[in-house]
Amino acid sequence: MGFDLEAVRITALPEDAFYISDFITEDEEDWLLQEVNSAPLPRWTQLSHRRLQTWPSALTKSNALLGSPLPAWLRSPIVEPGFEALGIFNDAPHRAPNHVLVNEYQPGQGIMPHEDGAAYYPLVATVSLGAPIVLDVYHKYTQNCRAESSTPAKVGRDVAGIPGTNRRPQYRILQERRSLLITRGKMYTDLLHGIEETTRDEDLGPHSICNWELLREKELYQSGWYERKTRTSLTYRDVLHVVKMGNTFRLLGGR
Ligand SMILES: O=C(O)CCC(=O)C(=O)O
Ligand SMILES: [Fe+2]
Repeated sequence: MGFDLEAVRITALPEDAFYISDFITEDEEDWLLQEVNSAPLPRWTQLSHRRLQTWPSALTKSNALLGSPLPAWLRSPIVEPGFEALGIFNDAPHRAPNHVLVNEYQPGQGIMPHEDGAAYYPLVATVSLGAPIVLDVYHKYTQNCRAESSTPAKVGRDVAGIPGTNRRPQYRILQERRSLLITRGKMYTDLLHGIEETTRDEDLGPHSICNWELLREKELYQSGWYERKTRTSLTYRDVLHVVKMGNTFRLLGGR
C-alpha cells in the first residue's frame, strides 16, 4: 500500500504542500552531511548570502540540463526507495528528479523571495539537514494586493526585487532537520518563497507556523524562538529540457 500523502498535507496553504517530519533517520542525515561536506571546494558556488552545490551540473543558458545521472549518494535512500514509495514524481515528465541544488545557510544567511521558474516541472521536494529553518511564503505581487495590504512593512525586504513591496510573509513553514517538504501546483506557480537573513527564527507557534500540527519536535519551540545553526537543504526537481550527451558538442558551439 502506498503512503497516504493527504495525511501530511499542510491544509492552511494553497494547493499543494505536504510535510513529512521524519523522512530520513539520524544516521542517514549524518551520512548525507558528510557527503555534502566532502565535496571538493570547487563544487561549491559561494553566493553573497549562502553557498550552493549543483548536481549533476548547472543548467545551460537556455535552461537545459546536460543529461547525466545524479550521484549515488543523492539517489539512495532519498529517491529510491523514499520518493518512489511516495510516488511524488510519478506525473513528472521524467518520472524522477534529475537535478538537485544543495543550499547551505549559516546563521544570518537566507534567500530572497523568489519563484523557481519555468525550467522545472512545478514540483520541489526539499530534504532539510542539520538544523531547522523557517521558509517564508508570499503571494506574488499584484496591484490589488498592494492596495489591500495593511500589514506593516518589514524593514529592508523587497518581494521579487520590486521596490515598495516590503511586506510580511503570508505563510511560514518550519522545516525541521530530517524533514521532507513537497510543494507543487499553485504553491509552485502562484507563490514566492524565501528565507529570512536572521540569526533567530521568532514568533513561532500554532498561530504563525502553518505546519505546526505536523511538527515532530514542537517542544523545541515552546519558547517561541530558536537560534539558527548551519542548515543544509537538498532540493530535488525535474528539469524539463534534457539534452543527451551526444548533442552536447553541438550545444557547446561545435558543429
Ligand atoms: O533551502 C531551501 O529550503 C530553499 C531553497 C530554494 O528556494 C531554492 O534553491 O530555490
Ligand atoms: Fe526556490
